[in-house]
Amino acid sequence: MENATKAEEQARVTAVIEKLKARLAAIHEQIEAAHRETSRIERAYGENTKVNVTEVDDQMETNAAVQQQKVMVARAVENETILKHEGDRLTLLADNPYFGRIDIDEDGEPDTLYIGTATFIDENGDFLVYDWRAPISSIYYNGTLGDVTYETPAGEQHAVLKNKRQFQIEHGHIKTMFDTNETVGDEILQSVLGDQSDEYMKNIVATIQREQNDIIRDTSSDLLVVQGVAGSGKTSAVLQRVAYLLYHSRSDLDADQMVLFSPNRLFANYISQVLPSLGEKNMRQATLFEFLANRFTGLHVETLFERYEHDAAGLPKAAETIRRFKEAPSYLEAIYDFAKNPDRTPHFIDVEFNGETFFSAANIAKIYQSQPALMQPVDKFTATKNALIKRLNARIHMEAKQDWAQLQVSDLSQSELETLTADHEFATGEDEQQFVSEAIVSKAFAPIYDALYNDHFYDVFQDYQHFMAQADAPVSDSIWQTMITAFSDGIESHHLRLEDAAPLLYLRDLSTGSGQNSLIQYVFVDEMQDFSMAQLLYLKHAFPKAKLTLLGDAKQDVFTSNYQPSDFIHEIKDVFAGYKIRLITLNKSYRSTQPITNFAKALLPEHDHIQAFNRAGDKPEVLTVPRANAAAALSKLVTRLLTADGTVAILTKDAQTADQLYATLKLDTPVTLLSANDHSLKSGCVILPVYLAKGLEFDAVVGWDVSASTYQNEADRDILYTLCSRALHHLNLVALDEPSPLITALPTNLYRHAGDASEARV
Ligand SMILES: Nc1ncnc2c1ncn2[C@@H]1O[C@H](COP(=O)(O)OP(=O)(O)OP(=O)(O)O)[C@@H](O)[C@H]1O
Repeated sequence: MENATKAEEQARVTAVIEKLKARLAAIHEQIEAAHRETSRIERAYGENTKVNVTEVDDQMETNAAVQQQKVMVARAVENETILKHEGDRLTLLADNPYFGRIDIDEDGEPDTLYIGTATFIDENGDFLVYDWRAPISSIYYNGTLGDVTYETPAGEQHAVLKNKRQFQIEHGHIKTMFDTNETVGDEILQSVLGDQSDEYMKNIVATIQREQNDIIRDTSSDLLVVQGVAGSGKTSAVLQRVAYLLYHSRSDLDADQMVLFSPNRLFANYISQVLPSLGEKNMRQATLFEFLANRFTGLHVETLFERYEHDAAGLPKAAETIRRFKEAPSYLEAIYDFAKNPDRTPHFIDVEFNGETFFSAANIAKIYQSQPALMQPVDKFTATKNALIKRLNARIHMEAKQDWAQLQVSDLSQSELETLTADHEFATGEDEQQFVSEAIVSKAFAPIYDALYNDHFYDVFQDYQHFMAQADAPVSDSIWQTMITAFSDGIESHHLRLEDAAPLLYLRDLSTGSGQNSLIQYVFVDEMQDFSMAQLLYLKHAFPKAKLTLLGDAKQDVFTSNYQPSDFIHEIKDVFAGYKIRLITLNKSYRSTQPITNFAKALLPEHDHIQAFNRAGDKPEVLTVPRANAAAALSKLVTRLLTADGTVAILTKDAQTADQLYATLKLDTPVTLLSANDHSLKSGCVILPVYLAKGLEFDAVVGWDVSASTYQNEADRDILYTLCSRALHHLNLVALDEPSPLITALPTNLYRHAGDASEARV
C-alpha cells in the first residue's frame, strides 16, 4: 500500500484518538459533577428522614418527601452509571479506535465508514467509528466487493462495496494495513493466531470469519446448533453472539437473562474477559454439575469427571445398557407419562414437628385424592399444598388462644410489641392481643410452614423408585431391581448418580409445578457432546422461554465415546421437534498450526472435512522413551519447550496420573497441578487431565504416556484428538516403551519421531 495512504490513515487515527481523549476528559468531569450531585441529594435525603415520625400527619408528609428524594437519588445514580458506561466504552477505543474501513456507495452517495468495538460520534453528530454490531457493519464481515445487502430494522438495504481495508492499530499507531476482498485477509489472522496464549481468551471482532458471523448474527432461530471441529471458533462465536444480542435488544434483554453452560470452572474463568473487553457484562455461567448440585442440596451429585475416572476401571455391560436407557429422551417421556397419570398419588411423607407427626402422609394423600378427578396432577398437588397451609393457619389461630402463647405475649417488652404491631391498626385491644399471639405461634411453627412451602411433604426419591419399578427395564428384572436398591442406598448415603439427576428433577418439577425459570431468554451449551439427550431435554423444560444455542464437536467426545454413538444431531432434531432449528457447520480449524491440525485430524477415521488454517509451524514430535527414563526425559523436554513457549501443558489421561507426575516431575521452574476445583489458569508448566483441558488452549502441549498400554481402544481416539487439538504452536507426545497403535498407524510424514528427549527439537 502506498505510503501516502498510510500517512493519511495514520493522521486520521491520531485525530480520532485526540477527539476520544477530549471526550473522555469531559466525561470524567461530568462523572465527578454527577457524583457530587448524588452525594448532595443523599445527604439531604438523610436530613429529611430525621423528621418526627410519631405524628401521623408528619409521617405522611415525610413519606412523600422521602419518595421524592428517592426518585431524585435514583435519577442521579442512573445518570452517573450512564456516564461511567460511556466512559468505559470509549476507553476501550482510546488505544485502538478501529480495525476496519469500508467504502460504499449507497443510492449514488459515496460514504466511508470505520468499524471498531463501539460507536463514537463527534460533537457535530458525525460517526467517527461504527460499532461492529451496527447493521451496516455486517458488510465488513459478509461482503465481497460489488453489490451487497444488509439487514436493518426497516428491511433489506442495498449498497455497492468499493473497498474494504483492515488495520492492526496498537497504542495509536497503525502496525499493518491491507486492502482485501476477503472477509478478513489471512495475513492479519496469521499474525493474531501466531501470538502466545494468554490467561484469558481474547475477543475476535476484528477478524470474524463469514460462517462465524452467521452464528453471531442469527436472531431468528429457536435452536441454533453449531457442529464445529476443534479450534473452529465455536466458543468465540458464541461469546461475540452474546455481545451482539445484547446490543440489538438493549431495552428488553439483560446479560442476567442469558446462561452459558461451560465444561469446567477453568474454562469459565478463561472466557471471563471477552465480554468486558467489548464493553458488555458477562452472562450467567454454570457447569452442569453446579446447576444440578444447586438443585439437590445435601446430596453429592456425581460429576462427569468422577464418572469418567470410575468408568476407566471398567464399565460393565449391564451398567452401560442402563445408562444409555436413562440418558435417552424416551426415559424422560416415560417420566412425563408417569407424572401425568391421573390415577397416581405422589409419594407423600409425614410432616414432623417437635418429634411428632403434624400432618400424616396418609392424610396428605387423602387431601390429594379428594381433588376433582379431572384436575391436572400438578394442580392437585398445588391444591393439596394450599389446603395444608390453610390447615396450618387454622391451627395457628387456635393455638394462639392457648395459655403458652398468651403467656409469651405478656412477656414481651414494649419495643418488641411495637415492632410486631408496626404498620397495623386494631379496632380493639383483644384484636391486637390475638394478632400478636398469632405472630408468636407462627414464628414457633415456621419450620412447618417452610416444609410445606418447600414441598418437603413429597418424597421424590421414593416416587422415582416407584417409577423405575414399573418402567420397561432394558435388562433382566433382577439386575434392574439391584440397580433400584443401589439407587436407594446411594440416596441413604447422600450420593446421586449423574444419570439419575435430570430424570429426578424432571419428575419433581412435573409433580410439584416448580423448577422452571421463564426469565431466561437465551441458553448456550458449550461442549454439547458432553450432555445426554435427557439432560438437554431437561434444560428445554427448565428454561421454557429460552432460545437455545448448542455448540459441540462430536469428535471431542471424551466422556461417552465408550458407550454412546456420537452422531446425535439427528436425535436433537427429534427432541426439539417444533423448534425453528438451524444447523451451522464449522470445518476450518484456527487454533493450531497447520502441521498440528493435520496430525490431529489424521487420528480420526473420517476427517476430510477438517481444514487446517494456513499457519506454519514445526511438525508434532513423538518421543518414545523407556519407562525407567521417562521422568528425566520429560523434564528435559519441558525445560526446552519453556524457552520458546509461555505455557506448556502436560496432559494426562486421568487425574491419578496427573497427581503422580506432579509428585515426581523435577523442574527448575514452578509446576502447577490443576484439578476440577481450580478456577484459574497459570502460565509456565501446568499438569492436568485431558478432560479438564476441554475448551482451553496452550502454547505447547505435551501428551503424557501416549503409550500402547494407555491409548489402545477405538474410544481413545476422541480423547487423543482432543488432547492434540489443545496445542497452539507445539505438540509433543511422549510414549513409554511403545507408542499407541493409534499413532503408529498414522502416515509418518505427519510427525517427527524422536527416540530420546535430547533429539526432540523445538
Ligand atoms: N475469526 C477468528 N479470529 C481470530 N482468532 C480466532 C478466530 N476464530 C477462532 N479463533 C481463535 O482460535 C482459537 C479457538 O477458538 P475457540 O476456542 O473459540 O474454538 P472452539 O471451536 O470452541 O474450540 P474447541 O472445541 O476445540 O474447544 C482461539 O484462540 C480463538 O481466539
